[in-house]
Amino acid sequence: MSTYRVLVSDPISEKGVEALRSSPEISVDVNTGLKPDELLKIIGDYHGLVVRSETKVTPAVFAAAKNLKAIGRAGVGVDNIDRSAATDHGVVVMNTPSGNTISTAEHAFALMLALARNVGQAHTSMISGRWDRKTLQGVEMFGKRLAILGMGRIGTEFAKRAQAFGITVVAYDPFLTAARAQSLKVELAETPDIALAGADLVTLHVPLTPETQHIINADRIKLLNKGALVVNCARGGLVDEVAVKESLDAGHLGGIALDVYEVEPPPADFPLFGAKKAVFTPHLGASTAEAQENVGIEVAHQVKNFLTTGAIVNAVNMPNLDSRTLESVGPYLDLADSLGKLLSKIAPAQCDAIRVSYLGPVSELDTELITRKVLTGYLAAAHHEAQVNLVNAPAIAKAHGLRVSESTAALATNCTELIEVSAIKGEEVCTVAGTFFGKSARIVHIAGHYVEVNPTGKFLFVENDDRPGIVGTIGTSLGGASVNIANMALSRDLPNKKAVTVIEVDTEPSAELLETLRATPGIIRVLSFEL
Ligand SMILES: NC(=O)C1=CN([C@@H]2O[C@H](COP(=O)(O)OP(=O)(O)OC[C@H]3O[C@@H](n4cnc5c(N)ncnc54)[C@H](O)[C@@H]3O)[C@@H](O)[C@H]2O)C=CC1
Ligand SMILES: O=C(O)CCC(=O)C(=O)O
Repeated sequence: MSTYRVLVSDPISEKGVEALRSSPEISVDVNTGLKPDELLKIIGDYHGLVVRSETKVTPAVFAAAKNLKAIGRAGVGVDNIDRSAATDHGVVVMNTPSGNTISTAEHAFALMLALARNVGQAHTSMISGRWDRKTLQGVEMFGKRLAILGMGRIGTEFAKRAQAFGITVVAYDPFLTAARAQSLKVELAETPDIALAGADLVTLHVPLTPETQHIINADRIKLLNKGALVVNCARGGLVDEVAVKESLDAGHLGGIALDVYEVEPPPADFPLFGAKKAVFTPHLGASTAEAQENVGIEVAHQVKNFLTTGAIVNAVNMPNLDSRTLESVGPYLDLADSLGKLLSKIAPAQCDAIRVSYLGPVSELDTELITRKVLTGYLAAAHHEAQVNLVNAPAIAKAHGLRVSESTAALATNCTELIEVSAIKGEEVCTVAGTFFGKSARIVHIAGHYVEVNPTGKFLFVENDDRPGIVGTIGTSLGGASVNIANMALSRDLPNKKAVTVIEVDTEPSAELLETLRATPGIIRVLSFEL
C-alpha cells in the first residue's frame, strides 16, 4: 500500500510518470484535462500534484486539498498556481527552471526569423495558389539592434544566438550586473526605455508581475525604430495587445510574434489575428521532446524526493532544503522544534515577538530554515495551529501579529554553539536555549535557569522555593502515582532562593498527581508537557 498519492493533471513525459512510479511509496494517477469542478472533487485524495500550465490551482483547489503537500510545475512560470494560497495552506510549490530554456530560446528565435522573412504569410499565400515574391520581401537580422527585456536563462540563450547572427544586443534586467553584461558582450541598459530606444528587434523574457504587466505599451512602442519587430515568448500580459494593434495599423510597428496571450487560448475575435505582419503559435515555447523529457523527469524527482525524504529543490515559496542541506541542518531542525514547543509551554500567552539568536558554528547554516522550525513548534502549541509547517510558518506568525527576528554571532559564550529563542510580551522576555554535546542535542537554558535536558520526551517542569525537602516530596508523589523518573535536572537561583526542577518521566502524570504537586507547600508552578 503506497503512502502518498500523486495526481498528474497536465500531460508530462512518460519518463516523468515512470520516475514518479519508481517509488513504492508513491501511487500515481494521470488524469489530464479535468474541468475545475472535477479537480475540486478529487484533489482531497492527493498528497502531490504535478501540472504544466493548463491546470489552474486556485484558492478553491487549496481549500479542497486537505492532504496536499507539494505541487510540481513541469516548467518555469507558476502563474497558474495561486502562490500565496499555497503558502497559507503549507503546500510547497516547486518548478523546473532550466529544463526548457533552450527550447524556448530557440522557439523565440524561430518566431523572430519567421516574422522578419514572412514565413507564415508566405506559406498561407502559397497553399492558396499564389506565387507572391513582391509583397513578401523581408528584412535581414544582420546589423540590427535587439533589445532583450529579461536577461535570465532564456534571455541569455537568445542573446548568444542573436550575436551569432551579427545582431547588436542591448539588455535590460534589474539583476544584470555590469560585469555579467560585459562577459555576455551585451550593452547594459539602465531602464527598459533606454533598451528600447532605437531598437529594431525586441524579445521579452521576463516573468509576468505587476511591474512587467504591459512592459510593452503604446509609449514604449513609440521609442522603437519604425518597422521594429516584437516577439513575446514569455507571458501574455507583458504586451498591451491593443496598443500593438494600433501601432501596426498606423504603420509604426513592423510586426508582432506571439506564443503567449493575455487569455489562453485567445478568443476567435482576438484583434491581432487580423494583423498583416504577425506570427502566432499556441504556447509552444517548451513543446519539444527534449524539453518535456527534461522537465517531466526533473519535476517527478522533485515531488518524489519531497514526499519521501522532505528534500526541497527549486521551491518558489520557501527556501530550498536539498538532501545535503537536510543532512547538515536536520538535527538543528529537530532541536529548533523542541525549543519552539518548550517556549510555548513556559512563556506567557499572546506574545508579541519571537527572537532567535544563533551563536557559534550554527550561525553558518541556513538559519532561516531553523527559525521556521522554531515557529512551527511554537505556533502548533501556542496557537493550536495544527497545519503549521515550514512553508506557512512565517505567514501564520504574521497573521497572529507575531514579529519574528533573527540574529547571528560567530562565537557562543560557554557552549561551542547555541540556539537561543525568546518569546517577548511587552517588557517580559522568556528565553530557552539548546546546544549540541557532540552529536547529542540538549536544552541548556530554561527561563534563566541552566539545565541539561533531553530535547524530546515527557516532562514535568516544577518551579519551587529553594529549601530542603521539596525534591524529595516531588519524588515521593511521583513514586506514589507509579510515574517513573527517567532523568532529572535541578537549577537554583540563589539570590532569590528559587529553583526549577525539570523531570523527564516515562509516563504522562495524571491530572490528580499534578493537583497534588500544585498543592504542595513550596511549589510555585507545575507544568506537564511533551516535546
Ligand atoms: N512560452 C513558453 O512555453 C515558455 C515561457 N517561459 C517564460 O519565460 C520567462 C523567462 O523564463 P526564464 O528565462 O527561464 O526565467 P529567469 O527567471 O531565468 O529569467 C527571468 C529574468 O527576468 C528578470 N526580470 C524580472 N523582472 C524584470 C523586469 N521588471 N524587467 C526586466 N527583467 C526582469 C529577472 O531578473 C530574470 O533575470 C518566464 O516568464 C517563463 O514563464 C518559460 C519557458 C517556456
Ligand atoms: O508547459 C508548457 O508547455 C508551458 C511552459 C511555460 O510556459 C513555462 O515553463 O513557463
